[in-house]
Amino acid sequence: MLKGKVAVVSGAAQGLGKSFTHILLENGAQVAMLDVDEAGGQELQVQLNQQFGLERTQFYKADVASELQFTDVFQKIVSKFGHIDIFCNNAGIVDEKNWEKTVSINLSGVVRGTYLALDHMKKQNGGKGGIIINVASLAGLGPLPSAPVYTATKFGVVGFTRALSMASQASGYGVRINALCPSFVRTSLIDSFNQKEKTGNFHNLAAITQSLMEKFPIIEVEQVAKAFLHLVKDECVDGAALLVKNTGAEYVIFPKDMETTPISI
Ligand SMILES: NC(=O)C1=CN([C@@H]2O[C@H](COP(=O)(O)OP(=O)(O)OC[C@H]3O[C@@H](n4cnc5c(N)ncnc54)[C@H](O)[C@@H]3O)[C@@H](O)[C@H]2O)C=CC1
Ligand SMILES: CCCCCC(=O)/C=C/C=C\C/C=C\C/C=C\CCCC(=O)O
Repeated sequence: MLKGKVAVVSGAAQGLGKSFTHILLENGAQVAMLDVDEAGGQELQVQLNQQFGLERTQFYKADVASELQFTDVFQKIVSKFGHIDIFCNNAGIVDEKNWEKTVSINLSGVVRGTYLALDHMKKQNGGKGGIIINVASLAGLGPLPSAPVYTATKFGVVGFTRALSMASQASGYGVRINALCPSFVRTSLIDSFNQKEKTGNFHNLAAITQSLMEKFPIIEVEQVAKAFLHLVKDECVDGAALLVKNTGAEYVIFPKDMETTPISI
């Protein structure tokens, strides 16, 4: 049970973020939902208030790409709930045309959210510790050719999470930091692969994405939410990347020694 725990989920108005919010509420936590989609977020809050009671959920409008908005909302959340135990950096987009925006949201937004949460949670600052979950992707472990910048941001999220987890352990912050790496999930995001305005110069590669979807069949948000909950609850897991596929969830084993091929120079 997560009774008494306070969670923050970015990109919570729909898709995976909505399913994470739901499973956290089902398990007793209070959830601050953050999203740029004000109408969607407000509507979801009304639904969740009816289902779980008032005071369990609060929606906040903020763009994770904006230092000002993210910091402001973070402070409002701490003022309302008193503390934060669980922080999920989930907001993400596919936009290969406006690739700087993709980097700002998918990578800079995750770094920003993680540092805000870490500063609040770490024991050196009087915090109680906690857990940060960064939503990467299977595309953070292997390339998605129709979305190279999206792929780069997700590799970045996995690398950042692993390095910062080691830093947290070495410094005794008391904060666990893990990455969640789903394969294709049935949300509005996967429609991007068929939209020229999202894949830009790589639109001609839609057939490759299609064949990857055959190799990694689309899964439902509820399955990813169960894996998310596992990361929240298992206090032994830190610095992990949890892959979620149609066959189940599995921790990625990163090689200790890189496999290389020597060349003569
Ligand atoms: N759907 C999929 O196949 C997979 C998705 N993911 C990742 O899961 C995360 C969630 O994606 P989905 O739920 O599928 O997408 P979605 O498009 O259904 O939901 C994303 C949510 O993030 C919000 N958002 C977008 N930009 C934002 C910003 N700048 N600030 C705050 N909120 C913002 C949107 O308004 C939306 O509510 C993303 O990081 C995505 O990369 C990872 C692997 C597979
Ligand atoms: C444009 C569609 C957006 C899809 C969102 C998303 O993040 C989905 C990713 C799903 C799969 C990623 C695709 C390919 C990964 C390639 C190889 C993985 C190999 C891993 C391994 O076994 O080494």
